[in-house]
Amino acid sequence: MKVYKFGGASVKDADSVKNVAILLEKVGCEDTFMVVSAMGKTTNALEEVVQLYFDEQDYEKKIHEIEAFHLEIVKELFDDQTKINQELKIFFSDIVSFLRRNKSPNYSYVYDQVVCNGELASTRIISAYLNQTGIANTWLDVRDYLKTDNNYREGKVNWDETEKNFRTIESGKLYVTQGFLGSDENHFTTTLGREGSDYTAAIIAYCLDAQSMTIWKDVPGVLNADPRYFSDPVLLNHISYEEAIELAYYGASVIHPKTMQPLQNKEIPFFVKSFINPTDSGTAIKKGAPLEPKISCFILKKDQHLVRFSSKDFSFITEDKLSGIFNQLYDAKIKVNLMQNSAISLSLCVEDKYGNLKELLNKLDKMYNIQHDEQVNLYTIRHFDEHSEKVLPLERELLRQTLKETLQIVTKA
Ligand SMILES: Nc1ncnc2c1ncn2[C@@H]1O[C@H](COP(=O)(O)OP(=O)(O)O)[C@@H](O)[C@H]1O
Ligand SMILES: N[C@@H](CC(=O)OP(=O)(O)O)C(=O)O
Repeated sequence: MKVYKFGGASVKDADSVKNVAILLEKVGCEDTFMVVSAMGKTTNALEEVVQLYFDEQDYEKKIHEIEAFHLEIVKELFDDQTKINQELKIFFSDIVSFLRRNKSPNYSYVYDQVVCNGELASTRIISAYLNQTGIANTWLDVRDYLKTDNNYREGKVNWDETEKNFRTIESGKLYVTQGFLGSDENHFTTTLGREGSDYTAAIIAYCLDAQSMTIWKDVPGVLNADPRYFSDPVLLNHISYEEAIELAYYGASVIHPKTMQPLQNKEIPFFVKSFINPTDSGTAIKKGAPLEPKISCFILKKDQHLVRFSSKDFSFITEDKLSGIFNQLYDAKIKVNLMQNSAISLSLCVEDKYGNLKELLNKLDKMYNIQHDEQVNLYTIRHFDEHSEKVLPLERELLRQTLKETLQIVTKA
């Protein structure tokens, strides 16, 4: 079986959905598992609903806007919209009734029960549209198959259960299912972390022993730099699993960092291709040389924080202090993207995804002198040489670190 993943950009409006059908006709879709994300920026909009709900503001209006966005797409896609409209109305009225009767103060639990509707709605529309155009397919609720623990917003996969469930899938057909979602042992919805649909596709590819996995993107493949921030990026034809893990880890957001591990474990070839030119070769990620062509790769992570802890009494920052700081960062789910330490100081470049860094620094302020630079950029160059650094706009350099093949520089944005 093959696994295809279509992200939000590839299904952002009616024309994009029509393009998915054309793409499937071109490249073939028998014996295929399709994993689809929410349409366009729907997940962000549903996140706003959750925030409005917890802020006790008018969340219903926002839900109606999201519903209207989907109904507008449906209007352009279907000759007879009655059935699909009814299904969508149920999804969206279910969110309203869930929030009205919810008593749980657990933000992450509520988040998952609400945000999942983006993927549920998109896959309903796409599955029905493909059937209408003669591409027969079966819609599956991925939550019946992909099992996780109850760590809402960052569900950890129960591999044994998940693999057992996917083994019941009959081969030969085309299936359409949701990325990003799973369910816990009580069948409450969980999500795998933002942008987790690539990871879903990899989990499914692993469980089905897929022959390959392809993610369809708005770029020709993996480039040596993010085209939003760097000019004239070059297409990478081949990347090894190890190199792809490194690139994703340092922030090449074209691939979710968790994606590679399941694929590498079973050596499943992974392709990143353009949904605009689907017959182009794109990038192949598989066993072999690290990078072809072998050139420097540039990664920019924006909105980072540079925090420098130094001891108040000139005592060393050793294992006990380091583990104290890291335990607190772990509990607050704050990701460290770079660390550098000396005898009496520790510098960290971190991402404040959940907005709780300030609270943590207030606690640590009693023990350390803390210097905090907000809104810094973290540049990473893999396979750097003496020329590659010249590409970066390094007006105010705050910190640099060189590993064997990787140069990282933090600058004031
Ligand atoms: N090295 C890179 N190569 C290609 N695209 C990159 C790279 N780094 C970042 N990107 C960005 O990733 C985007 C595609 O990923 P994403 O928006 O997450 O797709 P989707 O939502 O469809 O899964 C591209 O439009 C591009 O801006
Ligand atoms: N819709 C989810 C999951 C996802 O992976 O989406 P995308 O494939 O569009 O990045 C999100 O936006 O986080």
